[in-house]
Amino acid sequence: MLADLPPAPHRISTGSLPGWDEVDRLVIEAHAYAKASTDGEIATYIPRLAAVDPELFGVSVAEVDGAVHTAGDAEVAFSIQSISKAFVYALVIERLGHEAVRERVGVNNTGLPFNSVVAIELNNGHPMNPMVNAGAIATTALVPAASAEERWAAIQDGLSAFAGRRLELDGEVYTSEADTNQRNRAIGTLLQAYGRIDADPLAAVDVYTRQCSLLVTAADLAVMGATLADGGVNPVTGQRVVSASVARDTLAVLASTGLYERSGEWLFEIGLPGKSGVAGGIVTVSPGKGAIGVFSPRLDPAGNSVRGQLATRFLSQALGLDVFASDVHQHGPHPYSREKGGTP
Ligand SMILES: NC(=O)CC[C@H](N)C(=O)O
Repeated sequence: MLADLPPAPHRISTGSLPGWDEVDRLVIEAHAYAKASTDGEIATYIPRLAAVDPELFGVSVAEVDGAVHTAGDAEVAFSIQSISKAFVYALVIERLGHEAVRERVGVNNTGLPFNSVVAIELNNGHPMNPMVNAGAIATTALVPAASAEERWAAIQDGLSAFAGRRLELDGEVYTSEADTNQRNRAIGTLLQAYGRIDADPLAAVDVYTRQCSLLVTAADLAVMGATLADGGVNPVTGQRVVSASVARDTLAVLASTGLYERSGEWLFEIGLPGKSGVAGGIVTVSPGKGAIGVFSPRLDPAGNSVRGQLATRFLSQALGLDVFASDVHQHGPHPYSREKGGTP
């Protein structure tokens, strides 16, 4: 097992974005490019979400030096929904550590929709990963607190620190989901039946529902993501929110699970860790460089914003962010290269 070996030394690679003007121009261009699409459907299973204007569309990029670029409706608030899972997960690893959370919640993709009960049954009650509802409810229940109210306060404070401003609850979205979330309550209770959750599962589902109802903008998402890109320090406020290793762990999980059963397709097209939510937000992180926040309510069948994906793909390519892309090394062979014998 990987965990049985002592940690090996590692180096953190760096790189930089194009200049401010170029990033600004490309954010506006990405917005114009993706606006042409009217594909997808807004989420209606949470009744309040069905009332949103489907044309809303905002794009933002936040850089690790604190610069924030915006286009369109980047300052319009919407509920964070599943994107909260990424940041609550980071807060929990920060408190409990890499190993404990890996074991309790898991890091492997289920290949099934975010609210799947079958995935829990197929895996002997293991929630599998923190980006599906089962794993997210289990993660929320792990936030160290003496009561559900204290747990909620820790989450609201923690997510606000990622955003660099106080995030408030959308009471209507919360009530609308709380009245209709029988499925999430069933998931919480099923986890309890499997002994995978210690806290009161229905109280944990309630805190989870509140965290999903926090209001953010596309610009907030960009700053929250840029905090994960910046070794855990919010580049706008300068506040350390989580450690660099926690930021790294969170991004590794997002890379394989952030867009549910379409996570493979996302990584193939965009080449970056990201997390989507059913209100239409997506955050995408480029480690060491910055993050993209997008908002547009029309979704693909897995629940991911269609325009959001298009704008993010545009920016990943135009800003050179894809972590799998490389170019030929420009400086001729290394003096110890294989042709020269491979040794000094
Ligand atoms: N995919 C999502 O954004 C889902 C979040 C939503 N609150 C739910 O639990 O159903």
